[in-house]
Amino acid sequence: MSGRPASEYSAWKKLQQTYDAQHARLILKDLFAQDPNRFSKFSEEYVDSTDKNTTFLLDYSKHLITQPILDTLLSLAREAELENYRDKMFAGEHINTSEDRAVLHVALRNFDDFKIQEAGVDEVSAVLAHMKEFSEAIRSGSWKGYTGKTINTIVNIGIGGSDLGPVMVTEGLKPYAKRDLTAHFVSNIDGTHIAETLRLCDPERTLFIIASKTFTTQETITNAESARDWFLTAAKDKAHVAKHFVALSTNTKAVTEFGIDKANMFAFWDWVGGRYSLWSAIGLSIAIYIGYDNFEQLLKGAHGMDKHFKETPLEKNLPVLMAVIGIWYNDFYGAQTHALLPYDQYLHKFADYFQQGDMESNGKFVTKGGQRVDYQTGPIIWGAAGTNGQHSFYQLVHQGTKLIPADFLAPATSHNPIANSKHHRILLSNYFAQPEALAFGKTEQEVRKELGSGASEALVKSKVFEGNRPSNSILFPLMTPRTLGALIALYEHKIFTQGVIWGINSFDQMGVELGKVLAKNILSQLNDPSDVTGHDSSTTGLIHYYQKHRKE
Ligand SMILES: O=P(O)(O)OC[C@H]1O[C@@H](O)[C@H](O)[C@@H](O)[C@@H]1O
Repeated sequence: MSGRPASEYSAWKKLQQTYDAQHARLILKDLFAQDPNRFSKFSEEYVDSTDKNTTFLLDYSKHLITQPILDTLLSLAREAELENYRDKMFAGEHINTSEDRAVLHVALRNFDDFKIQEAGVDEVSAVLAHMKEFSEAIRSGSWKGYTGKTINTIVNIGIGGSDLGPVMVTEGLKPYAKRDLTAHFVSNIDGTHIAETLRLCDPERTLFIIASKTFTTQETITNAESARDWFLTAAKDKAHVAKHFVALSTNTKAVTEFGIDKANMFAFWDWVGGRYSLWSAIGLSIAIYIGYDNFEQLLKGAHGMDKHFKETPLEKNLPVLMAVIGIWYNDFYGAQTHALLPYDQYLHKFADYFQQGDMESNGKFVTKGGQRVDYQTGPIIWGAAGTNGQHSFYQLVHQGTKLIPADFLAPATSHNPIANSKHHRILLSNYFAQPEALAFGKTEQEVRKELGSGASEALVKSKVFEGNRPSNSILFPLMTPRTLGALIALYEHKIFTQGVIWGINSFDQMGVELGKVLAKNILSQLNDPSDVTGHDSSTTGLIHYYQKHRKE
């Protein structure tokens, strides 16, 4: 994050030379055959320093690396002053330079451990106490709606970071949920999203949580207004809004103007980036759904990983290892994407969550110093929960023409051990098999032997798996709030590390602005064809076609 282009570092140049000279010889089958200790050398068990039950294994042995390559990748991190920038982040320095802000999501889960100086940090525990009190009131039923009934449905209205984190974590930790409470999430401006959700709600028993850092986001405010109109159709009296609407925001003025009582606002601070905000008041839906104590465990799990990232030498620092290995593929092998493949149905939103986390953070083509980079930055993040992907896109991962590094994640124990864990054993057999198949493939010789003589050449070739496709495997005992917290923080710090090396600002999101501005202008031109001015012929043609065919 020094803003220096990564390609200027001597380690970068050395990596390029190493890639050119060695990549044809970096064959996983050979690397494993040459070193029986490869797994123990290239795997690491994480154990939370204050809770030994929060643990997972990271196996990074199925990567196209050798110890010297890994050493050079770590030298690259050192040359980019990773440790210095990491310490600056934890110290509250304004490393988000374009917005002149600190980056302190780590302060939200700190519990007075690290000393962090920044306005607002001393207010974190009071907001957590407010969240605890409020979530307990909803869960216990002491908070009543306008007709005296308890709340049985919460609707979080937010988008981007004010939606994806709460969605992913409430899904991820569903086994800990209060099952007589339903949580819905409305994000899209498409009226269908709010309309279909409201069909499932009873105005007397629904709490709307309006989640927006800025409280100006068009989608969220429009959805919130429609929810309020729907509520008032039943409740009639505006005074009842106070019992059914709360806000999570940094913008007190806009919240009170909307009609939400200041007492029902949960604050956070400009040093919490949207995509890093689930740890803040934005996590209120999580705290209500799984209970405050579990929410606190989630924060503690993340704090444990913060400590690991801050204090562990780079050689054993898991987010750093994942980051530098990612750079090896992204910048030297030319891999364009990175797949997140959790073998845990509860984590079915994990990839969606990190699409924003990673792509909004590191999808930047200029350095902090304003130079156009001459290398690739953030990868395209995608994925789905296993084994569904195996029956759809894995064909391309195994035999396509692209290199797709992937992370496989799984719990050793399922929350649903039905049929004596038969399902889970089958699931895990796939979790173990896929990285093995990707890495070691199936040779032509093996295929020939299997098919016997007489098989056509074309058939033989089509059944070959070249292998040598890299992956991480992450295995944890059970998906607990604390483990999920640690895993999310693991990826957050991986993203941070890569951003530092690429010299970009991982904490702004200028790239989302242009479309918003153009949409605002177009919105004012949608009524009449003669209003449509100032566009290219394609955009004009599309709007005219819409105007001809709409029925409103
Ligand atoms: O929480 P807010 O202010 O409504 O913002 C929601 C989202 O808005 C988007 O425009 C930003 O790109 C995201 O980073 C952000 O999370």
